[in-house]
Amino acid sequence: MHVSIVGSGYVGTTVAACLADLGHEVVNIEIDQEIVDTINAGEAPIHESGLAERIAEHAGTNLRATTDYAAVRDTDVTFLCLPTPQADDGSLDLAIMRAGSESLGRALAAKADDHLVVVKSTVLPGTTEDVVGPILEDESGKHVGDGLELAMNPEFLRMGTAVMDFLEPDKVVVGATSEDAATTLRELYAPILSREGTDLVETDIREAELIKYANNAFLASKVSLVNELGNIATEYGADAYEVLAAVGLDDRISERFMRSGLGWGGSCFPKDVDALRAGAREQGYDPALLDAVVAVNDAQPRRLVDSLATHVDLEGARITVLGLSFKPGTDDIRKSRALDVIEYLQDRGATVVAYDPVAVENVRPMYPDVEYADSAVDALADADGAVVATDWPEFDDLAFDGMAQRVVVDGRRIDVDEADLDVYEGLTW
Ligand SMILES: NC(=O)C1=CN([C@@H]2O[C@H](COP(=O)(O)OP(=O)(O)OC[C@H]3O[C@@H](n4cnc5c(N)ncnc54)[C@H](O)[C@@H]3O)[C@@H](O)[C@H]2O)C=CC1
Ligand SMILES: O=C(O)[C@H]1O[C@H](OP(=O)(O)OP(=O)(O)OC[C@H]2O[C@@H](n3ccc(=O)[nH]c3=O)[C@H](O)[C@@H]2O)[C@H](O)[C@@H](O)[C@@H]1O
Repeated sequence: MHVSIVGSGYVGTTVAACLADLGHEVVNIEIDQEIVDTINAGEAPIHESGLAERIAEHAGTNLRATTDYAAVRDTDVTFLCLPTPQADDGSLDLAIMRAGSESLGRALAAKADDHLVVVKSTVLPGTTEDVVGPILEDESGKHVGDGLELAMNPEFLRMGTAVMDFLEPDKVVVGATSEDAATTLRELYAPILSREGTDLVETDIREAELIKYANNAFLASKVSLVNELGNIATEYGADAYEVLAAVGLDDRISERFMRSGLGWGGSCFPKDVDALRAGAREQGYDPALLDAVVAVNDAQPRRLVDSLATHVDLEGARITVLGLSFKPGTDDIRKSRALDVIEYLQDRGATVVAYDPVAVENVRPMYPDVEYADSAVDALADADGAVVATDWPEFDDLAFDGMAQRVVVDGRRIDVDEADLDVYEGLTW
């Protein structure tokens, strides 16, 4: 199938490379010329396992990128993978989605035969049919249901495992109002749907839009609950990880997403939970539980710094921050909890030295007054204390003997030989 993908970021690039790998003809429409050039050179513009080899294999044959929207005319289906960021008040900002839809509609005006537009970006219920659809109709002169089909196919990939999450998902959600649209997506996803363990969910467009937010809100709520339980466990001197490991044996709860600590960050949980809260309020409902989910999450970085402050006078102290990315396996620092920790430490007068295996260059311009080390051991040298903000595997079994004071407060539960330390404290255990 001939597929175009508007927006070549974490999702668009991953989807493009994987669909090309499945045998489709794929073109990425992307405004950032550097990304376009990188893909056409057969290289990956982002750090994701399994992505670079797929781009190298397919670029120039059945995968290419361009800044020219006219390329959509040579395709049958277009996926919109554009950013849907947070507005200042936390609500969903659709400005980019509107702009991309206008450009897409204008390009489709000159296309004679039918075309399917699939929203893959995370958008609130009603957006696809009440915002994207009308813009496409106005700009293309076509009508939904007559030459122009609409669908919504949310994405559930995670940073760091994006390629495998896309190729081996537990579900493919197709929201469509026409059988033609659903049929096209079933055909496009056939190789993925044929694997054991992947369910096809076919529903209307509004339900597909809400499934995505509900999925993220549920996961964020689960992490905030385990963090609340971890905070309580700490007060009782109990080990939350032992408690939650037992609780996770209940198959209604499961052992996954039970790691209490600094909480959730990333490019989506924060923005999607806030967008859902703002959207709910706009619809006249007060999301009290989701408000509490956010409040618990937002309190964790300060709890970590407060815990360190009970052992180290932070004024003038040299403090190591281990980990900057929002989670291991990615260089993405969007809404990383480590950034809050840095700010709280600096507010308390500490000098921060930070290390991360892949994310330092993304943080350096944002915090020029932080020192950046080339290794964890270098970052720990002469430090008066250290915090763990991201549980990179290389932080397990670290040597802490270069520290001036061997005090470590762990926000993520790495493997540590506590005998090596004067103080080792877990944020939630
Ligand atoms: N990052 C993730 O792990 C996931 C993100 N999502 C959702 O997917 C959507 C995209 O997210 P990401 O890929 O992370 O965003 P991103 O910011 O990584 O990539 C978006 C890309 O779109 C490009 N772009 C912006 N305006 C454009 C325009 N008018 N025309 C063409 N290209 C344009 C940007 O240059 C950028 O390369 C969002 O709605 C997000 O919530 C869903 C699942 C996972
Ligand atoms: O919409 C999105 O962008 C994506 O958001 C999340 O994926 P991602 O943000 O990449 O990362 P997760 O692995 O879900 O972790 C999210 C945050 O929760 C934290 N977390 C996760 C699990 C856990 O047990 N404890 C915990 O604190 C992580 O450190 C991270 O900050 C969802 O898992 C994806 O399904 C979704 O597609």
